Amino acid sequence: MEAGGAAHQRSVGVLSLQGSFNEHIAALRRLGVMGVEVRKAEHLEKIGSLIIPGGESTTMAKLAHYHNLFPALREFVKSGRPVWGTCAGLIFLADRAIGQKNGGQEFIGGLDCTVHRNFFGSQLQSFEIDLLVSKLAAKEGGPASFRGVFIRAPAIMEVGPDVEVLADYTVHVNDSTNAKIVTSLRGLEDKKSSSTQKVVVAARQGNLLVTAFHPELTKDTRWHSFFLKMSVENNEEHGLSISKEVASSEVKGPIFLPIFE
Ligand SMILES: NC(=O)CC[C@H](N)C(=O)O
Repeated sequence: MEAGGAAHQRSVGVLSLQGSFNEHIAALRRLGVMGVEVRKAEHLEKIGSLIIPGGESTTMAKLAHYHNLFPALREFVKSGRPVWGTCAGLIFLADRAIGQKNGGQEFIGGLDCTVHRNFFGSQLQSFEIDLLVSKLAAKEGGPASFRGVFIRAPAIMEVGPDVEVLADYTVHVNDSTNAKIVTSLRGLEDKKSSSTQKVVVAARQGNLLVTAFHPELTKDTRWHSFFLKMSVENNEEHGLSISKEVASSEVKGPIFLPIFE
């Protein structure tokens, strides 16, 4: 049976192989929408849009490969249904990647950009920062800034002409090592001897949305609301509506998770 119980509805799916899928489902729930866990190719047939969460992209890619999900995921992107990749999900959606593990990783692609894995350094160099998100605020209201939670995060080094940049971030670089970049983020190094570099941390190309940070770990639901609007618009183009909340007894797993304030 269709999630939501009606053939004219299409739910929002969340790739639930690994990483912060529960947190995305909880954020959707706060907006009154039930996210559907996607683990198999056939689950993609029932959904109108998909969130690919953060986690560990090599592990996630191995699991997706094991479940033979890549052909169906590529087909999903090609079909034009909205897909939002956060952090590791961004890496999945990039056409080109640097900083990959030896032997490379299998990805989905679709977004004309080059992503740098672990650009900001190791897990220990994770950080939070207020990002300027004027375009998001213009559509969703609220402050012009958004608290970006970066966990061993990637960054987009260059984008193609059809990609709209929704947030960027300027880092000071005096060395090609990531450790120096993170030091500069914390304002600890001699800025005079460094040059600056702008990297992209949120972008959109058609129905593909990517963020290098983790909105699902904050209580600010504007990125989820922005993606839901993309999902609703796409559903409407196909004469479909979005599945709303179902009875809580049908919702499996932890839903109300702690979030960082
Ligand atoms: N928080 C994240 O999703 C981190 C992604 C991680 N750097 C990777 O390459 O998979």
